[in-house]
Amino acid sequence: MALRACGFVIFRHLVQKSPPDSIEFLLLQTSYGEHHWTPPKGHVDPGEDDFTTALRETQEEAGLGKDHLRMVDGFLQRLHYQVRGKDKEVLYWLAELRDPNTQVVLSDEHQDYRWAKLEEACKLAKYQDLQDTLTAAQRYLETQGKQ
Ligand SMILES: Nc1nc2c(ncn2[C@@H]2O[C@H](COP(=O)(O)OP(=O)(O)OP(=O)(O)OP(=O)(O)OC[C@H]3O[C@@H](n4cnc5c(=O)[nH]c(N)nc54)[C@H](O)[C@@H]3O)[C@@H](O)[C@H]2O)c(=O)[nH]1
Repeated sequence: MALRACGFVIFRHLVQKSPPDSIEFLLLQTSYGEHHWTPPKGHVDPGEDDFTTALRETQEEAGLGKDHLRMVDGFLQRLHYQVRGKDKEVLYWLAELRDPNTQVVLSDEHQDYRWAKLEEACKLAKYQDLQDTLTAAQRYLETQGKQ
């Protein structure tokens, strides 16, 4: 069976700046393996629904719970890649950190985090599919802001 993980692309709005510079994305760096950077996400437990997984993993990995976040409707990205020869699907919803000053609290799974504007976020997230996801999130937010 394919591996499956779910999480959130989390962003914060810096009020003193105007778009696109006002948007920063949260990326976490693993403390294991290649020390790669991704948004908070993790494996779906047996019997768990995807959205619950995304919330649970975000709480566990970044210390951010439902009350810290404002969900952005209509955005869901599906990534497909291979991990050690097995297909993996990753679902990312989009959410804003309500209070941009809220502290991120890491678990043992991560050694660092960064709030990064799109260009830096794409450099950290070296995978093309994750870069595309972050770019899509930025465009989605900019389009929403114009309505
Ligand atoms: N010691 C050790 N332990 C590990 C390792 N590995 C796992 N653990 C354990 O697993 C637990 C984590 O459990 P959860 O948090 O529930 O799951 P996930 O969040 O799903 O976390 P993963 O790290 O399993 O999965 P990915 O992030 O998907 O990375 C897997 C590979 O895929 C590539 N890759 C990553 N992102 C992208 C992308 O966006 N696009 C593309 N194209 N490729 C991408 C990249 O090459 C990467 O190496 C940890 O506590 C460890 O115990 C490891 O290497 N050494």
